[in-house]
Amino acid sequence: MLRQLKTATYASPTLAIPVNRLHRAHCTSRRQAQWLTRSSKSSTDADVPKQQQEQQQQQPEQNPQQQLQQLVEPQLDASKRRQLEDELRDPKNFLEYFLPRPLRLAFFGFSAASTFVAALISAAQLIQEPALLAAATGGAQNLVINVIGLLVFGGLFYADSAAGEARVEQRRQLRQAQIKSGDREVFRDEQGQTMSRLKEVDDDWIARRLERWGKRDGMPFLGPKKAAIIQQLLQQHQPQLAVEVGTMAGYSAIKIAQVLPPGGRLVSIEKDLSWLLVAKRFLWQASQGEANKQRSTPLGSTVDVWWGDAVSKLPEVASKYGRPIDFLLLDGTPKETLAYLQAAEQHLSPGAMVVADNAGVFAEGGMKPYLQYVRGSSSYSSRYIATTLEWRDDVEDGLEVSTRL
Ligand SMILES: C[S@@+](CC[C@H](N)C(=O)[O-])C[C@H]1O[C@@H](n2cnc3c(N)ncnc32)[C@H](O)[C@@H]1O
Repeated sequence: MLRQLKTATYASPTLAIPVNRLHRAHCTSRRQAQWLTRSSKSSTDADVPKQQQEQQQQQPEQNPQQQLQQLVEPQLDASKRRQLEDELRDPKNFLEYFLPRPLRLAFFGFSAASTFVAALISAAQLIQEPALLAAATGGAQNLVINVIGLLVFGGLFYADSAAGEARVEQRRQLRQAQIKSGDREVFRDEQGQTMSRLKEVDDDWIARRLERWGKRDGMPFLGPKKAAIIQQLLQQHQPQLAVEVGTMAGYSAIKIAQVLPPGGRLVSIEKDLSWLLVAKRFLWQASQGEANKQRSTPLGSTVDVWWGDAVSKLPEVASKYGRPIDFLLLDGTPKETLAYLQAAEQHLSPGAMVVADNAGVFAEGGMKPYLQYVRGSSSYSSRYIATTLEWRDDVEDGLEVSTRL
């Protein structure tokens, strides 16, 4: 299975993506899961430049968004962030576990101080008795050994304390990057000190995480712009049974599930087992947190992920749920889009909304038969919502939104 993940490629609208990046993404996520267990950890004003702290104290009426804008520095690039994530982990090697930094510094400092004193004593002896200079042992030899000891222990003390400070600074930068990305929140404690803490993992957290992954590796997730359009459509349409073709990592499933009406369900169909497993994991994570406990049904429980080819699975959905499909998102293989619609067509409710992704970039390619069909059919009223390709503001794309008449 791992080999399959490493060698498979996914043909995205813009490029072929080696799915071995998926494996890397797993690792990042595991690391982040470690953070979760530390999510109650708060950080202090040290994260916040002093000048900014003063500004905040002078303007207590600022809203959290304004505060946050003031706190963040330019966003770290992905590799720097990954490096910093690594820095957050436990001590790096056996020595660091065995002898923590404060003990090491005490040892190096004490050794440097004692060799310094010993070097002074040796030098004083030589001044008092210059004849010792010629002696084979003691005298000059003691002085040389103590000076070398001083240099070695002094050097170790300096290097270790500098490494400690660098690590503290890296953690501070990481916290600022987390504030900027929205994973960390800024608050004032009871004493009025500005603090920050990691937010709980919930659906928004996982969606942001998938967006970062998508942006970094050009993954063909819907992306925030199209997801916002679809959420708006769903809020107007209020479907009880929604279906999507193409789960991938579960990004669009999370976005859809977030706005389903009470009692609404989403069936997400994915033919690739590797992606199905990835999506199930993210959907589980997206169901955590306080916000999910407040829901009548946790987000993950409103989504059923089905494994199989959508063309054969779509006709089964309506009978399985005992009702027609109210909303259908087609985001699988572009050239199969018409086949998906035709497989579901008999099971759409009157007024059902069908949304097809990539109706812009593939308008003259794989999506052409689909677009001709919905635009030319008297069974549909169809319109095109223009936007841009996920992660690319310079590439035009759009959603074809068709209503079953
Ligand atoms: C563009 S991605 C979906 C992205 C996802 N909707 C999102 O926004 O996060 C396309 C996915 O559709 C799946 N897929 C392609 N053809 C399919 C089919 N015939 N049946 C089910 N899934 C299919 C692919 O394996 C891939 O994971």
